[in-house]
Amino acid sequence: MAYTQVLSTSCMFYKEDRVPMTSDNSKMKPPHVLTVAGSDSGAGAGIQADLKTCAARGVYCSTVITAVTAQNTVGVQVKTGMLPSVGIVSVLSQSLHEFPVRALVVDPVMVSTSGDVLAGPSILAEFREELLPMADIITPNLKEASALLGCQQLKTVSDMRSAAKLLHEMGPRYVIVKGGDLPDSLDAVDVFFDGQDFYELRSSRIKTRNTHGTGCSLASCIAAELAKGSSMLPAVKVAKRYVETALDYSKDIAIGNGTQGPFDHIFRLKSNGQKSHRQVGFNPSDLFLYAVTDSGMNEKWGRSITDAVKAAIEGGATIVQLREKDAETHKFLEAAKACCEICHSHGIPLLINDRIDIALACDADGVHVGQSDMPASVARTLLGPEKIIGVSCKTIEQAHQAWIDGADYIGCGGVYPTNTKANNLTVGLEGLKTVCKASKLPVVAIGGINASNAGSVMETAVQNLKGVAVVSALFDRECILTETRKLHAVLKTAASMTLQRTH
Ligand SMILES: Cc1ncc(COP(=O)(O)OP(=O)(O)O)c(N)n1
Ligand SMILES: Cc1ncsc1CCOP(=O)(O)O
Ligand SMILES: [Mg+2]
Repeated sequence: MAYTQVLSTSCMFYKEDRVPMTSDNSKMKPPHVLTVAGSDSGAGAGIQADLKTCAARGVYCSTVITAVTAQNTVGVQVKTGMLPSVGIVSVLSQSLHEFPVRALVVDPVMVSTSGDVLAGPSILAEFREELLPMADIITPNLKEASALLGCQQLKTVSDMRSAAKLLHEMGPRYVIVKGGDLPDSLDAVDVFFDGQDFYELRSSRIKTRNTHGTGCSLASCIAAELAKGSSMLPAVKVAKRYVETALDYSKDIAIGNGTQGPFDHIFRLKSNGQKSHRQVGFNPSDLFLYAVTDSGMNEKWGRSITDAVKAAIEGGATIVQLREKDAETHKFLEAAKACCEICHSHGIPLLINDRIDIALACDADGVHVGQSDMPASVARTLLGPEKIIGVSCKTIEQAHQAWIDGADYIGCGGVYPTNTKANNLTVGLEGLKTVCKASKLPVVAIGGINASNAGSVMETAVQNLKGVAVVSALFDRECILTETRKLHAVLKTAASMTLQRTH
């Protein structure tokens, strides 16, 4: 059995099987995480945080409890330890050798955000020698990083960079040193190191007492995203954004009396429950069959945007973008609102091309912007951390910038010549592959793609390529439903062939 696994001193996760690249949910095993963690009676951290985080991220979580703690919002009063003995760390390490796993996240829980020491120095050596070399990523906070390194307190971003590099030398493939406790910092800055490059991941510092369990939740969310098929950098960015949004949502709730309280992990399910069946947030597999509307084509065939969108969804579209270049604003907004309802009732995300104002006004799931549209960084500020942002990229540099700007995916093309977008440079399959390989974000291919060539695009099986975006092959046709079904079948065949080849 293939597993994705995440481990911290208090958590280990496994996922059974990689999620196949298909939109046919009935045949999918849900992504699965197993956490090996301590129980927090206050229910803000540990096993309880992991369960809630995974639930909020749409991932099934099962549990092994390594320690029972009695805590409340004033502090950890009695504790038996997270991985309370060298023996437990050693059993975990042996199990990991015996049952190799796909991904391992080690959250070296030693000092909680409330400052309580959760693991003694005796297990440090076991950590360094056994767990860290096996880890795909480790997620220490400032105190844990200095404990693992046996060094002085980390006080600056520059200290965090040095610590990340030294920790990387202990064996993990990636390191994120969390700077939430960094003094005198307006932003919450985390330093991510992949062995080559450093990235400073910044988010606004939310003023709240409700920060208990942020470390566990970040690690759980990284695990959940990995279980859904994400690669490491996007998983870390989604996790950071998830924690930031959850803190913001929960900043005023009052649970307990201490200086620190828990936050609400599953806020999404609540706001979602009232509005739609769709889980808020971005899932890269949504890019599988990306239908992009065109006002001119709808007019030509005498149909409304809403009818076009309904037909594409019925045929298997997994995400919809309204690209209504000629629409008058008032009419566009009305149509966008109606399409939002249709998409959400089917659990499909709706994005708006170019128009951030329309996306905000109809509460769409996000936007797609090109190189000459609103910069993605500004779009992110306007739309907030939860909305989906896609950016058109033809080059490695543009793809890198999109990642820095906080985009969720990139659209790369034209893969083939197209009549839909005037003067569009064709990058070809080779150009697509180059961008995909360099991208830290999931990619959707676009431009001249139809049922005859979509298989060749997907069978490149190049990393990060998640699907195809199509305009004319769906919407400049007599029957959108038939064409979408046809394309969906082609993509499914290509995906299962790729899956067979890679296993
Ligand atoms: C998924 C996707 N990829 C690329 C584009 C093109 O966006 P842009 O470069 O801004 O060009 P216009 O579509 O605005 O003409 C897209 N819309 N969707
Ligand atoms: C919007 C866009 N961006 C790059 S190519 C393209 C047009 C895609 O349309 P079609 O699928 O009809 O070729
Ligand atoms: Mg545009």
